[in-house]
Amino acid sequence: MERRAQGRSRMDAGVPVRRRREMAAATSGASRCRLSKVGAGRRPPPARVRVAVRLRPFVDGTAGENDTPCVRGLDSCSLEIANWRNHQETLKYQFDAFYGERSSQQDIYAGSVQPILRHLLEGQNASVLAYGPTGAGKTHTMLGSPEQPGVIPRALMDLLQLTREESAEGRPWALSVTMSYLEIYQEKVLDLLEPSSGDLVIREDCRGNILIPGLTQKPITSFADFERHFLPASRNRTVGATRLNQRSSRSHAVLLVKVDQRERLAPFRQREGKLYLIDLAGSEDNRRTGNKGLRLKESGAINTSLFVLGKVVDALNQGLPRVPYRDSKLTRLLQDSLGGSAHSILIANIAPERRFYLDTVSALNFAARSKEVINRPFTNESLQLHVLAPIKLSKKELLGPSEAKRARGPEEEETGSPEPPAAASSASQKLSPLQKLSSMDPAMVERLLSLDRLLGSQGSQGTPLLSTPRRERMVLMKTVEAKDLEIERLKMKQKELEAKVLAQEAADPKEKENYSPTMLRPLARRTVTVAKPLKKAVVMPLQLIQEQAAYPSAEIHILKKKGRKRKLESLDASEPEERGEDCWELQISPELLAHGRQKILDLLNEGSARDLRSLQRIGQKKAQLIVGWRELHGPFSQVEDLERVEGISGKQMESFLKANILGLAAGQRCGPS
Ligand SMILES: Nc1ncnc2c1ncn2[C@@H]1O[C@H](COP(=O)(O)OP(=O)(O)OP(=O)(O)O)[C@@H](O)[C@H]1O
Repeated sequence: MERRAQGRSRMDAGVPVRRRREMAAATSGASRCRLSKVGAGRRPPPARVRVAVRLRPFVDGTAGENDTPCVRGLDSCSLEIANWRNHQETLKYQFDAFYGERSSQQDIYAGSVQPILRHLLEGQNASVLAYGPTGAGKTHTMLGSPEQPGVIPRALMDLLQLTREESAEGRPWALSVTMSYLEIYQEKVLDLLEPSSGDLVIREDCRGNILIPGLTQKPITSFADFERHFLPASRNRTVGATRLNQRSSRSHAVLLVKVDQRERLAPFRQREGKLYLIDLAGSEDNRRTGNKGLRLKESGAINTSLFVLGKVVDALNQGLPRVPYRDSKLTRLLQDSLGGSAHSILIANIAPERRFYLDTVSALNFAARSKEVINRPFTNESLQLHVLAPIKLSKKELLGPSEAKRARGPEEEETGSPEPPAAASSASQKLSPLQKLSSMDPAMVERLLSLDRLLGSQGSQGTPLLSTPRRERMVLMKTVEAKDLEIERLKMKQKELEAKVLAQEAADPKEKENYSPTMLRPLARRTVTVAKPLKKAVVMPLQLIQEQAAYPSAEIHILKKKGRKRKLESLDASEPEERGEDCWELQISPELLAHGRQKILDLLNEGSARDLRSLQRIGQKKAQLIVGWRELHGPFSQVEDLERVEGISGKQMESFLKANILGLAAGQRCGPS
């Protein structure tokens, strides 16, 4: 009788609905769209960890006389193994691929690894992990031999060829490849290219990328280059003889290949794709390996990290809030590959011998759990900051403090890496207005980029939009013009409204009684404590202004025009009453208005929550919102930015402006009343 131990239906039963939906989307390939860091607002599409199982053949001397394999392949995706609890049954497993004992190195590479390499050229990450018990063929699969090269040499050969083709003259991107090689030995991260470096630290930047500051990176342009660095470094890897494997890997070996891309034309995007090729150390049953002393200690570290790896996979599958990545160096490094941002493939190596039976079942169970893990690969793309001809604007003019901080790049900020990206380091010297792109709304950047591409596709000769300094200047000038017009419009509106208020008050005799004709009441109602106590704005009827021509410094005037007809609503709204009414018009010198705006801006940028509360229409809550926004986004560049504060509407911003601008302007200019 057969029993499907880890078949899809049984496994799905324990998977939460949300997760199953994600898995379905992953397998159907539905709604795949590329997401870049530039458009990081959207959620990247899922990609399930692919799992392949490779069965090693009996190797010389391992087969007993009547030895028959305990595992058997059923088809290209499934296999069965005897059930040790019930000899009448077999356990069946299904994976993305199954490679039997006759499969070649090329079969595994072409079937499971080659297809993910293209993602690197899209600026996405990919990982290949060889997993399995000691002696099951992990190193053979990853490294192979000169006669039967494994995944690593084949992938490097292809990748270098691909990058050469993509980088050829006339192609839009210039590509470069670098390699690093490390091992995790007894919980220490050791640089195999520079063994004297000692234990290195693993860090994570604010985007969730895993980094190892100080790890050697060698540029490689050909396979000969690769071999020149890789072969001596491989000899640095810790191997040792155990009873089960004469050359047993005592460490997890990680080859990291980075593909950097720089766009040759504007907008000069940059992409980085990382490929991890990982040969894990094998799990070991020390009763059978006969390990003692150092080997036993090594084995303990290996088994512990593999145990944490299992816990990580389980936590991801169960959707637990805490995934124990930090519990071992291995899992910390694999954070990208399991439940992270990489296209990952796990190759579980198993051995046919009966004495490996329990290890094999355990490896198959781990592999079956791993195939439920969902990753979310995205395109790691950014804009190159320094390539455009700098326009003579000071850094301060171009970037606010927070923007400047952001432009330095998260890696630099987080890790203090000794090798900061070239773009970031030179960016601080050469700055272009387009640096602001890096802090712009991602949707806007996308639109600019597509506009640029459109211009290119329409045969626009010569330099494209974003890199043409003249056009760039024109765009900037247009923006400035638009802003000026907006300011003018607001000024006019303010004048109108102020005049309206005054006219209404003038029309109401009761109101009139309450204030002296020379005082503008609404603004004098509240004392504003900025640097100096606020003085009251003085407004005068036209006659008074004429009489008092001796006051040349008065810059706010309310002109009273007589004899104009105005329609006012009577108390009884049904009978609008038309009567002759004095009409007031406000005149403020543009200079004074600008002063008022500047004072508000200063207060918004420098004032404490308490200072801000001294402004009209700003209460405790709004003051805190303003301070919070400022901390997050940096200083306000204009008063109208207030509208960008969550909780303050455009209308509120306008009324705030009206209520404050004149008062502050007057406070600046008028002497004590
Ligand atoms: N598919 C295969 N075909 C032929 N020989 C193989 C195959 N897989 C493994 N071998 C041989 O089996 C032996 C053990 O393989 P390997 O060293 O790759 O195991 P491993 O899983 O890396 O072990 P460890 O975890 O101890 O390092 C080697 O001699 C290797 O050449």
